[in-house]
Amino acid sequence: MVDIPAFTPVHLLTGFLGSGKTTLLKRLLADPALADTAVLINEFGEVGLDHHLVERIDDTMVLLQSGCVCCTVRGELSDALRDLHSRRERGLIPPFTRVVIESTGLADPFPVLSTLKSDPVLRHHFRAGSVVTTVDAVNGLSQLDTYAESTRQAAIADRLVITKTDLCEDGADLARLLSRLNELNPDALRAIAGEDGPDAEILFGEDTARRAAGLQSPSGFYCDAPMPTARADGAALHTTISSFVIAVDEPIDWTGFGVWLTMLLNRHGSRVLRVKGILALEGEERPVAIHGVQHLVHPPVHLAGWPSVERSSRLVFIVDGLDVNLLKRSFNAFALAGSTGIRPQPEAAVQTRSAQSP
Ligand SMILES: Nc1nc2c(ncn2[C@@H]2O[C@H](COP(=O)(O)OP(=O)(O)OP(=O)(O)O)[C@@H](O)[C@H]2O)c(=O)[nH]1
Repeated sequence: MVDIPAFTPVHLLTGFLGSGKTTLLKRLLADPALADTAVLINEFGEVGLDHHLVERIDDTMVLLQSGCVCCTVRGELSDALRDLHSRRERGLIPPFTRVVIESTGLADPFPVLSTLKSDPVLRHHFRAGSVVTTVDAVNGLSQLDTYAESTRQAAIADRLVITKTDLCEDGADLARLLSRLNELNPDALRAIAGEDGPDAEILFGEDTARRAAGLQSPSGFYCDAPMPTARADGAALHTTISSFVIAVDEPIDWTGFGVWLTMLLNRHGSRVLRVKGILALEGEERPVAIHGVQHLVHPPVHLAGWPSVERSSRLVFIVDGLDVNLLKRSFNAFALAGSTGIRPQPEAAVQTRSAQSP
């Protein structure tokens, strides 16, 4: 029999665009330590829950092998939390004892946390838990320097998880990042993301487990106050950032697409905060997922199948100060022109650095 706490802790998994939140969550969702957890995410498709799935409760909610309930947030976060609470009260879902929210990469963590404090219903049933922030070892330093959202996410963290250290060629860059994080948030516990860790218990478990593991107790985490204390004020949120989707019905030529993306990132990589998508390639049965973060393009991944009935290519861009129409025109001119039937090969992640025009 699960004891439902009087105030259910709500943990926040945040981190700048493409910093590895979903990758971390995907690994954690298999961990039995996350049983009795309700996880709120933006889209099931992104995490690829098929291997963990036990039962689909409805369009927005699934039950996973680990025992946790996973829900997508459509609309307001407060509505999603109220819905979870109400279903738990009525015995419609397993009685979760903690909530983990994966925020979007541009989310300011403060409003998310203050929702718990200010909402007239939620404040009686939930409390703020830990804030876990992923920081990309390759792009993290420039993101902290440029984007207030990134600074806020790191400054408010109780746990800083450094991702992509395997792609860091220069140890000095990593040392600079760690030193910057230390200035911003000296109290947070740091962990390097890898196949084996950090585990769910360390990130979202109870404090006794952490103390037993000999870990320090970061300020703001164990206190009774419903909201962690902010440690740094960022500048106003950026207004030059925009996002858009390129959707294409006909199969895409991989070579043309590769040339276009490489040239785009060579020229404008620092302004392409995030590109991710699923591509239907000429001559390929299976879709290919691509991920890019500024100048870094991760190796393309062949997926086992399409996540939904939709079979067309979709590319989501989040850009800072780039002319969207120009970008779309160059996509039409380069990526959709010609076909050589060459397929993407798994290879090392590519960083584009020279300056050529798309
Ligand atoms: N080499 C390497 N790649 C990583 C690591 N963590 C994440 N990635 C890759 O980085 C890309 C982006 O990772 P995601 O987990 O989607 O990042 P995210 O923070 O959820 O992205 P958004 O939700 O779009 O902000 C993917 O291609 C991942 O495979 C890591 O530690 N090492």
